[in-house]
Amino acid sequence: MIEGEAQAREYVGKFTTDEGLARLDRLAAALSAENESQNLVSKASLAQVWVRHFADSAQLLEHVPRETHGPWLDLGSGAGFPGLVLAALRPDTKVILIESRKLRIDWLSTMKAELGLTNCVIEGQKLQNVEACEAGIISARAFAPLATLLRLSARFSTARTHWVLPKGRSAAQEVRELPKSDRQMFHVEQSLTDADAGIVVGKGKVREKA
Ligand SMILES: C[S@@+](CC[C@H](N)C(=O)[O-])C[C@H]1O[C@@H](n2cnc3c(N)ncnc32)[C@H](O)[C@@H]1O
Repeated sequence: MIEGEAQAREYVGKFTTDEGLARLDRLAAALSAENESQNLVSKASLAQVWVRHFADSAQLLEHVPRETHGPWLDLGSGAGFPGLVLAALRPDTKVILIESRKLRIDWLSTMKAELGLTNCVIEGQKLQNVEACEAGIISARAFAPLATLLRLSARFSTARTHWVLPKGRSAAQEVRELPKSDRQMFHVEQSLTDADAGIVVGKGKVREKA
């Protein structure tokens, strides 16, 4: 388990260079300033930004291959977790952040420019209105109940799509409640940042109707 800010920063460092870590330091400072005017993340989590947001996002890289077929889609990116962090850690992967709220779209656009993330695309609209594409990876943290999330994003999935869905304490229960055809595609991995949390991991095409 990753405990403490220093350990979390060291863990994230496994996936990037000193320059990448410096980018995330800039993101941490900007997040703290922006959180004064919009509620991007809980105030308590700012004191543990490396554990709660950066390492929590980076750990998804443990569950996906280096090469994927198609872009990484992050649904309901909010303040940029996990999508913005992953775009910073994988400059060679196209990462599409889908977010519908205006202030958050503005924040993501500003940070994309400030961090120089040319691999990052911001789809500032509801997921339901985003033009379908074949995703290599789909992630979503605190976006929607698992069954709803799968139905809403099914049209972006193919047999080669990897799913990495941080789900907190409800991960195993949400997988158990899926229709059988979906259930067999997914399993739960332990989160490295929270002993009580799980990450729903899977691969394959989900049907639009259960
Ligand atoms: C609880 S927040 C989580 C944000 C971020 N993923 C995180 O874990 O910090 C959910 C986000 O999803 C966005 N959202 C909700 N429904 C959406 C939809 N249908 N299309 C796009 N974004 C949506 C909300 O605006 C919000 O920013």
